[in-house]
Amino acid sequence: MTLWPGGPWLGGTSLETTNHWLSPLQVPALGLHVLGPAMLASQKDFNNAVSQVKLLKEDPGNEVKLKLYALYKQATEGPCNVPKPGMLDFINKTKWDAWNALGSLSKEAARQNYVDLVSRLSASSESPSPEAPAADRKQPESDSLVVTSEDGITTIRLNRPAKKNALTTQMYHDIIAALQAASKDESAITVLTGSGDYYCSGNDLTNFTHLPAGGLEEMARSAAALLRDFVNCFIDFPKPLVAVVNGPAVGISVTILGLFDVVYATDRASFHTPFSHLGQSPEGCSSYTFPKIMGSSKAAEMLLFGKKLTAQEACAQGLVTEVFPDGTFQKEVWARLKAYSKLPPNAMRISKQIIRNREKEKLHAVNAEESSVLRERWQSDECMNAIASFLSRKAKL
Ligand SMILES: CCCCCCCCCCC/C=C/C(=O)SCCNC(=O)CCNC(=O)[C@H](O)C(C)(C)COP(=O)(O)OP(=O)(O)OC[C@H]1O[C@@H](n2cnc3c(N)ncnc32)[C@H](O)[C@@H]1OP(=O)(O)O
Repeated sequence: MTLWPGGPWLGGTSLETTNHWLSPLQVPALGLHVLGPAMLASQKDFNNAVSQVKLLKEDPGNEVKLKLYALYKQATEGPCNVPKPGMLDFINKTKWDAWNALGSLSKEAARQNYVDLVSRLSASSESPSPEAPAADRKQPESDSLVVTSEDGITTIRLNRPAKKNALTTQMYHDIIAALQAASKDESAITVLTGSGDYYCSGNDLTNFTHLPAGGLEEMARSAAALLRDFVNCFIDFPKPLVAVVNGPAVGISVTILGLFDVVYATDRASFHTPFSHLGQSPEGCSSYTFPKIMGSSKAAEMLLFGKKLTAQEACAQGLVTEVFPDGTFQKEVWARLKAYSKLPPNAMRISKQIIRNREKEKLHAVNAEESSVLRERWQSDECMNAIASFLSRKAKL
């Protein structure tokens, strides 16, 4: 089987893997463009791009190589039509999954996406960041996060629709970097949203399958440190922060909503914090913000018993600002945000700071405590069994 379409580092037969615990697979999602026929690349452009790949100076990493592979197969052979490799044939199954995830994408669109991807890779290997969309912005390490700035709004989009936008370790780092850049850029408002039918399915449970040399204890330590840094960025974010909840939300993507200024949701969204089911405990300052927002007993139903709320219920309880019909959600929300983004940015910043400063210290203390409790939880049998159960497909929420 041809593995990668050319290039010294693309010719190998294996995806580098690290030390894994439980299940070793982590298949990246593909962020694809939908293009009109007039914009599609020619066969010649495609052939040039295939040659260009061989000249790339840097190894773009396994996730990108998988994308190149999948797009190449789709562009040359069409939708995946070969039998799925066996469970233990990890590498070929990963590649098959990546190709298969492209579904019925046309050969022409795949060709264009391939050409675009190679052109981005070539540009970034020649000059580090020629067209940063906003001052000090470093582009995310992977396409699982897409950051754009337009009309005074910086949008951070979770872009792993095939995995329901579950957050990989890299995505936590990229979101931290994106928030830091957005806090300094020209935009007036920052938005977090998702691609596809989900807003976010929370922490990617395969994050816990990568066991470092220091073992479980070291993994829990570094996860707690990352969690703390991640949530701190939301606590300290200085501008209006808006969640555009385009579908169901799970776990940490729900808890951090208590740190947003405004939360708009489609009526298709739901809000689920199944921490007890996972042997875990609340984070994102929700042990403090949820009782404050919705009262202690409603918060307990969510955080202790994992009660899933509909968008309307979340709105009635104050977690969501407003719910929109799914059919008009994007149009209505973005029209409103564009209008808000024209308000004087300094006034919005200062108003936010007055509100946030009242409890910033408290929020940092809560975050530190929640992260430290979770560090212990992640080493418990309850937690390990729940994750193993999900990964072996015995349990789903
Ligand atoms: C060492 C450093 C580590 C650093 C880590 C930092 C740690 C910070 C952690 C902070 C604590 C966070 C806690 C949480 O967020 S708890 C919530 C975790 N989320 C879940 O438990 C959700 C699990 N997913 C599901 O139950 C279902 O997938 C879901 C109900 C969301 C959707 O079901 P549906 O049937 O519609 O779709 P599929 O199950 O077929 O999903 C499609 C594919 O996506 C994969 N998927 C979805 N969610 C996750 C996830 N959270 N983690 C990993 N993978 C996920 C799913 O497996 C499918 O994949 P395949 O197509 O390959 O089967």
